[in-house]
Amino acid sequence: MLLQTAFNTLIPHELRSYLFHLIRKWFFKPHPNGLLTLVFDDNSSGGYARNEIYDAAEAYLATKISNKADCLRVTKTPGNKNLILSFEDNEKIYDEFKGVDLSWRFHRNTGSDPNKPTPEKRCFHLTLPKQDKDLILGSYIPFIIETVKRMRNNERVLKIHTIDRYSGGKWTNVNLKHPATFDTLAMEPSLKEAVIADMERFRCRKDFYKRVGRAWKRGYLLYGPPGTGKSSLIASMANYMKFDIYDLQLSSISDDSELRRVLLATANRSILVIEDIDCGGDLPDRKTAQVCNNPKFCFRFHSVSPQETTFDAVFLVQTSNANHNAYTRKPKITLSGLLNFIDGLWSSCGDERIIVFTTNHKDRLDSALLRPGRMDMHIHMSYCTSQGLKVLVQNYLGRDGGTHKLYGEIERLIEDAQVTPAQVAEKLMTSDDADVALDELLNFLMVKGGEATETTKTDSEIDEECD
Ligand SMILES: Nc1ncnc2c1ncn2[C@@H]1O[C@H](COP(=O)(O)OP(=O)(O)OP(=O)(O)O)[C@@H](O)[C@H]1O
Ligand SMILES: [Mg+2]
Repeated sequence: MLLQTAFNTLIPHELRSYLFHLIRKWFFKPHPNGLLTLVFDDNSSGGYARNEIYDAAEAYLATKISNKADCLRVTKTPGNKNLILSFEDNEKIYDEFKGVDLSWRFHRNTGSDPNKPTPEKRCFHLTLPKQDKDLILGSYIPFIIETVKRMRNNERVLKIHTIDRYSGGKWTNVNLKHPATFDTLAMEPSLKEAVIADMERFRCRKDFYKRVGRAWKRGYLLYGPPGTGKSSLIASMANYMKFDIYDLQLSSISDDSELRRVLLATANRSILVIEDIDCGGDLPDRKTAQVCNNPKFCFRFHSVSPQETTFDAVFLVQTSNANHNAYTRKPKITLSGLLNFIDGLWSSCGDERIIVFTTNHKDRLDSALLRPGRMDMHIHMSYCTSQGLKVLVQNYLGRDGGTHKLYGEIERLIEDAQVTPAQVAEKLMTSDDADVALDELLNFLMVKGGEATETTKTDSEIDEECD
């Protein structure tokens, strides 16, 4: 006992470990069955979906970086307090699980030809004694996934992902620091409560969706004139649910297979947003050049035979700057490709997904998009109401408007004037002085109210505003 105490006191911990390591190495054959290497690529299924284990390993191993590391990448994103450390090619990281020594190695492959940039491939190699394979796959890997889940929940920084053509059509992301919340949103209180209740119900219904045989996803269609808060509502939903946003620009997708690839690469607990999904309306002839109010894309519905109806989408490319209407067609994604993802077989690839479409013209949407069960909730974002006004005055002037002498008159005019919350917000921002800001808003409403009584807005005027 004396010797042991002396040994422990006199020999430093590091030296003791090293001595034990040497003894083990010389007297015991460490891995009687040899070593096994497991490879975790950043993408699984041939590049379709993210590899959850790779993502988890990346976050987990970042906490295991030792002082012996030779080369590390250091990044810091705005809004993130901590530095993010990641690995450089060939970096080794050691870990230990239930007495088993494990070694990880990071590999990055950017292709050998600098003139031919290929999408970067990254992977981790995990080397372990063969006899511990079951322990590592059955306990260690789930332990890493759970640990990372806990870490992320504790310090969740929301991200907004978008497709960057320069990164090989892969999603890239930045932190989402949108300040919109349901509290700051000017919206009818009953509608607001209904949306929140719907999302809450969705969140806790994992078993319900399984029982009734449906994919665990929810679709929302937001429609209304520009500036009524559709994008703000999406940000509020993301902040409320703590879900990342995947902002998909359909115009950046070349065909259905690319659409499938990018949609499969979205993570669970996320909101997929497709903004301005307006229909171009029925177009008579597929071969002729098309004109569409939305120059990005347009869905068209055409009958192959009386029994069969198909949908397709055309991408409209402006051919000359001089002629705004001259668009040529180029095959793009099909509506069925998109709908299959929302509702069809592909929809089961993922859990806890929210899909949001927005449009300024609900009437232009194809009936296939509107049919029951596809978009679970249709949310009309309307012009500013007196309830909305109350929220905006509180947001922008930091006071209850009801106590101001001009408020009654403003409240009386607000609904008839048909102004958007964005317009009201703009007037309220003209001054920090409530007298000046409310006076500005009142004058604006009187002018608008006058216009509104002279002419009710025609469709083409609304189109003009939207475009
Ligand atoms: N309902 C609202 N509540 C609070 N603020 C709003 C609301 N609607 C609009 N705003 C303000 O107006 C700005 C524009 O709103 P937003 O982008 O959400 O409108 P939108 O309906 O998405 O418009 P678009 O159809 O042009 O995309 C927001 O940044 C916000 O400040
Ligand atoms: Mg918007």
